Amino acid sequence: MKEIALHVPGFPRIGAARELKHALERYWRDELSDNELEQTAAALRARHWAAQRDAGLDYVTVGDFALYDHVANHIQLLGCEPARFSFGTAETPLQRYSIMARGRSGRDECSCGSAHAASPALAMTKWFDTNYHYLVPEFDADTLFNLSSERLFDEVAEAQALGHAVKVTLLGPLTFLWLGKGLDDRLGLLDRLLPVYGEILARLKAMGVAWVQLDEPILGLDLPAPWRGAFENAYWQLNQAGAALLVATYFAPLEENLSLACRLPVAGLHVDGVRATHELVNVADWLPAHKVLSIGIVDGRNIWRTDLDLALARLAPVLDKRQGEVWLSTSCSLLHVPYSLADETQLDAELKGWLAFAMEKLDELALLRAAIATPQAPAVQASLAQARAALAGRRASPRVHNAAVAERVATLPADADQRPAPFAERRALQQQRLNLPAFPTTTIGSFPQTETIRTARAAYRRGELDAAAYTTAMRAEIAHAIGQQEMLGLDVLVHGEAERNDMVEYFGEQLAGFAFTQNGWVQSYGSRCVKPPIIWGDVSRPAPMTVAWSVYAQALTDRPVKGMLTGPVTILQWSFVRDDQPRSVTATQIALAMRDEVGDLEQAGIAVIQIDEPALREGLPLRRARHAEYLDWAVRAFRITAGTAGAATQIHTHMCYAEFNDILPQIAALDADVITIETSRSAMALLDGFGSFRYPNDIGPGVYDIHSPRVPDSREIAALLRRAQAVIPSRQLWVNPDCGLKTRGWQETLAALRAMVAAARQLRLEAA
Ligand SMILES: CN1c2c(nc(N)[nH]c2=O)NC[C@@H]1CNc1ccc(C(=O)N[C@@H](CCC(=O)N[C@@H](CCC(=O)N[C@@H](CCC(=O)O)C(=O)O)C(=O)O)C(=O)O)cc1
Ligand SMILES: N[C@@H](CCS)C(=O)O
Ligand SMILES: [Zn+2]
Repeated sequence: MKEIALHVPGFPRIGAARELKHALERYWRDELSDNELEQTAAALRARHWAAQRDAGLDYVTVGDFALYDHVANHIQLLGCEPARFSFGTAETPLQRYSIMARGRSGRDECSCGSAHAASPALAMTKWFDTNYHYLVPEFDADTLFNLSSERLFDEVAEAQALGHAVKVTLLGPLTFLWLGKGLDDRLGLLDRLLPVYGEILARLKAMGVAWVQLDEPILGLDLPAPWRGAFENAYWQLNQAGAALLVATYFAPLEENLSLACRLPVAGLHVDGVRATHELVNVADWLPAHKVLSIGIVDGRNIWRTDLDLALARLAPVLDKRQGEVWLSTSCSLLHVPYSLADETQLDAELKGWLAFAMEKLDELALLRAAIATPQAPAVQASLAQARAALAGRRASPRVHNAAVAERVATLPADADQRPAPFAERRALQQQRLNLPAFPTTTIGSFPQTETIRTARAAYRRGELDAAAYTTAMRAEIAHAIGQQEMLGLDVLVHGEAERNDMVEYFGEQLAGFAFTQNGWVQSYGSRCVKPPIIWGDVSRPAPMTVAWSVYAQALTDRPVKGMLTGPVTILQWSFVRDDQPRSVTATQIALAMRDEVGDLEQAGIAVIQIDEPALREGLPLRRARHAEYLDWAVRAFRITAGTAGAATQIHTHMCYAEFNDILPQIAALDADVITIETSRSAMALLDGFGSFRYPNDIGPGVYDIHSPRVPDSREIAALLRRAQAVIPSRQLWVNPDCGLKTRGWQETLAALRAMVAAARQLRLEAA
């Protein structure tokens, strides 16, 4: 072994030109065969492995690729596809995988010739504190595990045939069980699961795989004692199976789990050297000398160029303790950053010099190793000098600071986060103004982002459509959306967000202090990607951003049209953020910019304004001890944004994709007049928490899953609403989908909304 080996916990899978996205979507439209999809996937893997080898990494990582989601891959590998899908022998593994990810409509005829019952997709939720969503494994007391997929072994063979030294990555058994749902005693399944892991490890060893990385990010959480207690024995069993095991932790410090992680009977430990820098020396002390220590010293969660001098200084005592033998890596999988800066032709040159995407991070690893091994080499010196100059430029850049913004934050009145009246008074004034029926119906904001809309925007971007023609095209879409909503009989309308490429990027493009990329795509779920903007400087709002669109939409109808904004915490969370000031300060700056937008919408006569905060929960630090501090500033940022609204203006907020029950007091403290939440994939289970907490304001539990093409019927929706009524007083209930409809087509959207409005009418009749 070399003294310093290089690897990454995982690599982006979507492709430099989002080849996987395009292939998957063609496959779902039946334009691509199974074989063609698999060929695209294999070509991507080959390219990604070559990139790792060419950058000088000692191992390429196999097992990080997935056609939809890596947790879903494990569900198939471990043979625990939920029984509710009633899979038969006629479906191929790929068909079963697609059905688990996207659901099955009751009307679908399967290739076995019979019509199956409708099966909603697996639930999807946030991967720790990231904007990546995984498919949630479902367990029950009868769940059994079997080695049931050849995919991983085929991929290993593929990489070996290309001549690569392979390190396989798998989710560790404890993290896999932890991430699932349906059974409280998931730990009770461990004894059934471990033999299957044993079989996999033995197969990998027989194939000549030297290292298997088992990801156990739950070691960075506050784990219940039985879970902590299960690690040692589980890994003792797995360690007998064959290939050398590297347990990987990331996203958080290990804290009380540090000695446990170091003691595990495995060959190596990977730690997050960015979020847990302060633990590095401790880990180096505790980890027995014969074990490999892999240090994730390059940030896998952000896009700033690494401060190599600082990284080297942090590594120095560790290298000292480990006699120069460590592995260097990124803190976590590079899944969470864009592929490469190479295609960013329009980024400001100075700013571009401050950044490193996945490909550049591979080079940073190679440079760090060279800087340790041959510090005096002229090429190393030159590269370090160039990196230093870019960083020094960033630190000294006057562009980053805006004195007016700093002054506004510093002199913000203490009551800037207070609405002018308590909820009960506001509710009465708003009802007087809006005159809404019981169980008011609304949607979450976006309507289908059709090919026509995307083509018009692409033409506008390329300069083939001028601003006036683009505005006309988007207004036509807005008019269409308003017309359809009136026809459906919805009560509170939306303009449909046709003009927005994305709910965060759209604002990032208009706010000062933000940059946006041409190709900085990051997978969000399945084939869906986002292009997080980059916050590099103090944030301000040069001009109104949404007012003209909302005013246009409101002029088309007598019904209220919701102004639609993204909240400060979500803009912060779904952007790449500054690392040179606390997140709380950046959040307050964004809040002030969005507050100005709320004020302008209100001035323009918009009576209902929604401030989306789907990422509020996701931003929660992984460790409970840090929750209060985060929630304090995050809630205040929302309240500053909303605080300018008069009592008769109805403020909505919206949240999705997360468990909210642990932050209910803080959600209530947002004091939004109405909150709409995603609940349908969990069959309203999420709502129970709101009920027992006696959530004080109005609430719209999502009544159908917008991620699935399956159209619900009105009886199903009415049944969900009755479940909601059992825990929330009827007068507080709104009726809406789980989330925005931008990923759906118009036909299915109209059918689903028709069913939703019919269900609301049914409930009104029942209540009369
Ligand atoms: C609500 N969600 C969001 C999250 N994070 C965000 N930042 N934004 C979100 O909305 N996190 C949680 C969830 C995740 N859900 C989704 C849902 C849907 C998408 C999605 O649809 N993504 C699109 C990309 C959106 C976009 O930027 N569209 C651009 C078009 C970009 C494009 O593909 N251009 C083409 C050229 C097109 C042409 O020539 O016709 C190109 O550049 O090649 C736009 O509308 O202008 C997706 O397709 O994946 C994401 C997260
Ligand atoms: N208003 C947004 C919220 C998504 S979380 C939408 O409807 O797409
Ligand atoms: Zn949502």
